[in-house]
Amino acid sequence: MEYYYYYSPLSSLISSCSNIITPLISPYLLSIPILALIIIITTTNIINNLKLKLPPGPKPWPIIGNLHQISRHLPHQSLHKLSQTHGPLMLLHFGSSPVIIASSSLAAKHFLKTHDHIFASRPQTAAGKYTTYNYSNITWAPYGPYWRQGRKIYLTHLFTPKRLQSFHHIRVQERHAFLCRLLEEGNTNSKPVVVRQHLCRFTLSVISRIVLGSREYFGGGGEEGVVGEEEFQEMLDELFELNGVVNVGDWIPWLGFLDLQGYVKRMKALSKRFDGFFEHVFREHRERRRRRRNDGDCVSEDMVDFLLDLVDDPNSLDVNFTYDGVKGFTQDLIAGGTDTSATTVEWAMSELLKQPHLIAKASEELDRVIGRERWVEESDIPNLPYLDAIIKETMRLHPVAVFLAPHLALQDCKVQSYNIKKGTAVFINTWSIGRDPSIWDSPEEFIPERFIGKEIDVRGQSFELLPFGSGRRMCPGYSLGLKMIASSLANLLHGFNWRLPQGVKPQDVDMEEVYGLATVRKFPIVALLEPRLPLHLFTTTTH
Ligand code: HEM
Repeated sequence: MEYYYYYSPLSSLISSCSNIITPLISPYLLSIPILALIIIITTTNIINNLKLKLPPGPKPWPIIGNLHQISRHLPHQSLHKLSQTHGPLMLLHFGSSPVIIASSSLAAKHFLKTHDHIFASRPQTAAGKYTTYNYSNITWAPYGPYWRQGRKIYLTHLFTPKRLQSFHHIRVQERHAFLCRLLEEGNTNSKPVVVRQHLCRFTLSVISRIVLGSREYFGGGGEEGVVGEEEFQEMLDELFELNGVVNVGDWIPWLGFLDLQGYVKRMKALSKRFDGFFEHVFREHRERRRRRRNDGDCVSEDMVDFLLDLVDDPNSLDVNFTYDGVKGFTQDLIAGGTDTSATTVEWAMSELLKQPHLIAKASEELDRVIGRERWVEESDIPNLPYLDAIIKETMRLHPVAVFLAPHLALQDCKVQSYNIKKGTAVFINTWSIGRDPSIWDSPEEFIPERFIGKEIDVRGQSFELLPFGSGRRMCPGYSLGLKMIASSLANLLHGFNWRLPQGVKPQDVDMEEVYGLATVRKFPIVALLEPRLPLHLFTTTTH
């Protein structure tokens, strides 16, 4: 049996017209005839979309969406509000594409566990096409042999505990340099420091040494493909923004060629910049590898070396792997590992600075377990339950990915009595799940104690807390991410006393977000610091 549901046709028509037209107003649309044509075509499309086929289910699907409604600057918050009225499973239509928004832990469990094999693909978007070498990375690759092979490379070669341990000295050295830089800037000038700047430099240094073998690639200068650190950070920010945007052409394909919001143009320009950078990195790697081979040394040193070895030996793999694949993977590794960890630690520091008694509690734990004569090591982390609770609470209230990367139904499927069609995109709203009052007491408040003595984990087994997702597409870099977050946050709290700048009250700290693939603070947190540990610890070089 088929149900038909008409969603307030007249008001919807009027509002949808204005809603869809508004984002079209861009510098590219100054031509009145084109605008008129678009209005006619758009109106026709809306009329067609008014009559929507509903799948049989216990109650009519709340079909509420249009593209503009969710493309406002904070879609996770708008959709959170809508889900409070319409329920945790909503079917929307972005243009002609069906999209499901799942806002409860139960719904997340259905998509990521019970029916994981069906929802394991990704929608094809302009971001995947233009910024990741035509879906050659892992994040945007559709489910299939190429993705499976890539995932295996990640899990069995790049992220094994042994491999991660072999990079331990890099994390220690870069963390020490990061803490010394903070002291130098904050203590010498007695001025507030912009915590994010330091965190991003730290995470980029670690990841670039692990993946590229060196941080010298960010030396700047005139050589082709060489970029400065700030420029590279800006490229990463642009990558995150463009991978998170609601691009009209993705959902209304026949409007794609117009690139009404100008995103595709930006994606192509960004891709060119990354490509120049990777070409430079690969040139240097090839040259170094040639020299090493001449010396009879065949050991790959960093992740790029390892990936280039795979391209050079096609028999080692079942599915064709090209230089574009190496570029896509390298980009995945750098982007996945930098902003994500830095953003989480910045949110944690922001929440803690608003409640200094929580900093005191964390410091008390650090003094008791570590003492004041040394830094916190990664091996200490399991002995710091309050620190662990702070990290979980931060990930609950401020998940970096407020929506998991979109999933796509590979075939028709029934979820919680609703029929879902093949090709439907699924967005899991982790931001909303983290604020669900049926799971969390006082959900808007930052209370790390709620996790003490609880079994809730962040590694994809507890569906009420999914900062890394779960199932087949779960983040493969989670253990590296957790190591960087825990050890940097622990040492920020252990190494320094922190307070807000003069005259700034806790209630003045603005917690506004900027939506993107990683949802960051609108205003970077700034704070005053002074050393808590003896000064010689800031100078002694580490192993
Ligand atoms: C705080 C740190 C991190 C967070 C919060 C995070 C979060 C996520 C999330 C939410 C997803 C999507 C899961 C889904 O689609 O269901 C994801 C996927 C991914 N992450 Fe991470 N991540 C982090 C660190 C890292 C690191 C360090 C790397 C690599 C160096 C990495 C590489 C990736 C890749 C390649 C994917 C795509 C997986 C796939 O589609 O199969 N991430 N991450």
